[in-house]
Amino acid sequence: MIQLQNLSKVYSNDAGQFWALKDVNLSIHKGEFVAVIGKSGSGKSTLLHLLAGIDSPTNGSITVGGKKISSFPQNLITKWRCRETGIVFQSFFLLQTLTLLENVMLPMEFSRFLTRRKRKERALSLLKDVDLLHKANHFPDSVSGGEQQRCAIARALANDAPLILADEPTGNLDSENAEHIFSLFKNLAAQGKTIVMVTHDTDFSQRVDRSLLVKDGQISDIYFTNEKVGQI
Ligand SMILES: Nc1ncnc2c1ncn2[C@@H]1O[C@H](COP(=O)(O)OP(=O)(O)OP(=O)(O)O)[C@@H](O)[C@H]1O
Repeated sequence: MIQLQNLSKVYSNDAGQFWALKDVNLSIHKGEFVAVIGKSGSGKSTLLHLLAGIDSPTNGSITVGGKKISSFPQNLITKWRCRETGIVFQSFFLLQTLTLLENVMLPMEFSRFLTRRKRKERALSLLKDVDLLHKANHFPDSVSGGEQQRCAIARALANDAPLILADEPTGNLDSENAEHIFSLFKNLAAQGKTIVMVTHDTDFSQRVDRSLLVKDGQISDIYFTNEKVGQI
C-alpha cells in the first residue's frame, strides 16, 4: 500500500538545516494498522504530513496504492488526498462556522457523488459511531476538545478512504473514549483499510500490527506485534 524509498525531509531556517527525516525506507501493507511512536520532535508528524502529500520530501519517493504521489503536481495531490485519505490532524482543523454534522458532511461534498440526504445519513451514522449524535447541531467552539477530536475522526472516515492517517487521535480523550476509537480503527483495519496512527499511548502501540519507532528522523526500530504482517 505504501512504499517510502530513501525518504528525507530537510527544514532550512536561519539556524541552518535540520534533517527531520533521514533516508527512510519503509513499506506498509494494505490493511495494516501501524503505530508511529517516538519522542516529541522526532519526526512523526513530518512523516504523516509527507504521507498525506501535505508536505513534499526533500529527497526520495512516496508511493501509495501504486501511485508515486511525491511526483504529483499540487492540483493532483489535493484531489488524491480528498479521495484516497482520511486525515485526523493533531489540532483537528474543524471549520468553526459549520456544525459538527456539517463538518463531517464536508469531505463527501468534495469527492463523492451522494445525494444530500445520503450524505447527511452517513454523517449522522459516523457521529453515532463516535458517540456524538447528541451534539450533531452544535458548533465546534461549543463542545469539548475531546468532542472536537471525535468529530475530526468521524470526518476522516466520511469518504470511506482506503488510507487513514491520524496524528494522536486519542490525545484528548479519556481512557473509555480512547479505547472506543482504538476499537473503531481496529475494525476498519480488519475491513482492509490501512491505518497509520501517531501515538504516545504505549498500550495502543503494542496492540497494533506494527509499531515504528522514529528517532532523530530515522525509523530506528520496528516491533512486529503480529506475525501475519511479514517482513518489510
Ligand atoms: N516547518 C518547519 N521548519 C523547521 N523545522 C520544523 C518544521 N516543522 C517541523 N520542524 C522540526 O522537525 C522536527 C520534527 O518535527 P515533527 O513535528 O515531525 O515532530 P513530532 O515527532 O511529530 O513531535 P510531537 O510529538 O511533539 O508532535 C522537530 O524538531 C521540529 O522542530
